[in-house]
Amino acid sequence: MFLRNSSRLISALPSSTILRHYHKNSFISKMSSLNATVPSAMPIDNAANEYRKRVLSDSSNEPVQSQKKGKKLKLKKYKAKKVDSTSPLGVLQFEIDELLNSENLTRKSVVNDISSILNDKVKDESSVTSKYHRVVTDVKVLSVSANGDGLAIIDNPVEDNKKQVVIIPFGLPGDIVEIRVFKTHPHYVESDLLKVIKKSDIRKDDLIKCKYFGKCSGCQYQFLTYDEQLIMKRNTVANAYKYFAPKLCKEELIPKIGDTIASPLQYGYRTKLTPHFDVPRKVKEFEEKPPLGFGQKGRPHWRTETISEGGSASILDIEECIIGTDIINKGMSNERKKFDEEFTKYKKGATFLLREHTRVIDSNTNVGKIIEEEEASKDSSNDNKISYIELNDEQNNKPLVKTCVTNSRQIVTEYVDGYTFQFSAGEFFQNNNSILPVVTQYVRENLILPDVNGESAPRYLVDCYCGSGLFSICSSKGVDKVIGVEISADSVSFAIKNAENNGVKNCNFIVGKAEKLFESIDVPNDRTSVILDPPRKGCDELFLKQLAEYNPAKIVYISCNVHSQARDVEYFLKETENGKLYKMDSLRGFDFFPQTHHVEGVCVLTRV
Ligand SMILES: C[S@@+](CC[C@H](N)C(=O)[O-])C[C@H]1O[C@@H](n2cnc3c(N)ncnc32)[C@H](O)[C@@H]1O
Repeated sequence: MFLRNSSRLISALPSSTILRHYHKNSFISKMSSLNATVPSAMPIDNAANEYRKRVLSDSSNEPVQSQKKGKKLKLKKYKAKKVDSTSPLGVLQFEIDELLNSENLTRKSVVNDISSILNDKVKDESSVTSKYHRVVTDVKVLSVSANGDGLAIIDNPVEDNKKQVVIIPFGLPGDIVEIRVFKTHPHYVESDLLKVIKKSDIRKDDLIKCKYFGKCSGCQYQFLTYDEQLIMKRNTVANAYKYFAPKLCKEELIPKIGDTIASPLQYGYRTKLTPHFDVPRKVKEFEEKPPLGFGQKGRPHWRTETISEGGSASILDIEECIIGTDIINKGMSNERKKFDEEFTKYKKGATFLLREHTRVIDSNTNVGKIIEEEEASKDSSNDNKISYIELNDEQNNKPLVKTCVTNSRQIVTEYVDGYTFQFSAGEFFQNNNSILPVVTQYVRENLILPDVNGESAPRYLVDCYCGSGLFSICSSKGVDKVIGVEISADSVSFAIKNAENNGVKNCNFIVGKAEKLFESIDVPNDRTSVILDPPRKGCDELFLKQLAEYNPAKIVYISCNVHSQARDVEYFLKETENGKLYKMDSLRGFDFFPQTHHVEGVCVLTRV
């Protein structure tokens, strides 16, 4: 989260009092404390006493009878759920603290009386809940979270001299807005954006392309210029290291964060979408078709002209997703037609897989025949026609045919950087094909080890969390041997086939947890570079310790969660014996998901 005016000033990251505070509380210093608990409302007992007094003095209330019968009033207690500190909720707590610090406030000054709300039985306007959950106007948005939500401070409606932190989806720093607060948590409240009274300088509503924008949980940034989106993402990277790598920040070990690398396509890029529907618990049989699409983000009113689009249920009925590729949208339209006829057969909610499948064909290939064969090989429950699009691959001047696959076991193909990749549609593969050549080239260039005494020496590569071999294969030229390790046996079987199909002979792949690598590694550390591309939760401590012991010459760490990446990098550099021998060469974001808040962090470490 950042204050807009300071957003362009990031070079070396500052250490701040708030960072020291986190450190003191061992948020960061111990890997074992990574499962931070969102602090519960501190005054729960006071509030409970207040509540007791209030309800027991009101003769119209049920609890009074309990008292008459001598029964002790039992109050519901708030139980904070454990959250991973690098998850969106965990990060929010850091962002809230930073905002409070900048406004000279403390957590105590924004604590909400959760107990009163939990135990509120009165249903009219005098209820404490209705005091909390109200419309507030003239709210100035102060900052934006890594999740793309605006943050602001408003007055506490029940306790004088206290404030509240409010989350405002689709609020931008500098906006003056009207909101409806609808949910209360110990240290913040959630709201819907009702009206933008005065627009922030960066708000460009005329850029919005999608009628569901502002309601759908998929995109957060369509109203920003693309340059502004890239700046936002750079700030997310900066803040991630500020929150999760405070020692590195304090010792100024983090290089100037590079500009975020743009995606060549800013719309129509997503090669995978997963629309879903819910079956409400009490419904035994559908009377009408449930909405099929993506989650709704609150109940906003600020886009009056499109407010009814997609309906008002928690899942929006979405016909087209503007960030999806053309063929994915065709597939979505097919699945929706099928769902029109078949929704009564479902007893519970389901998610539909839509995955793009691309093939380069010869100019004299009969596309109709390929499609017929594909239809014949589909699973028997799926008898609708396959959609396809014919295109020309501009780079290679060859015709392409694209289809949309819905069966998670079906094999799909993607072309990246001159290589062909196949994988099961339901397994992991990156979702934005247009940026992949840019990323694979960047990774390849940053892995290169220098010659020794002016002479070329052997070079080795280890690809941890290698999936179906994307980085292994794209970086295989110019190295003597590649070892990939990956937990999914299915992905590894594709990695082996992909290497074979691309004529790549120097790759070996291991099935297992990343640390399995160290059981049999036979390449010299001094001549080995390592790629890390773990899932959102980041690397295990056990793995990082062994990586530090192995002590490779270079590491390129790619991550879809810059917060867990920052935590891991700090742990590696500061908390492991050999990690201290490394220097962070570069750090920057890659924009895999334009229009959304997501950013992929790429960090390069060199042994010094
Ligand atoms: C973000 S994906 C990266 C895949 C690959 N690098 C690519 O770009 O296609 C993370 C991969 O890590 C794998 N994975 C998850 N936990 C793992 C573990 N403990 N050890 C090894 N691989 C793991 C997942 O199956 C997934 O393929």
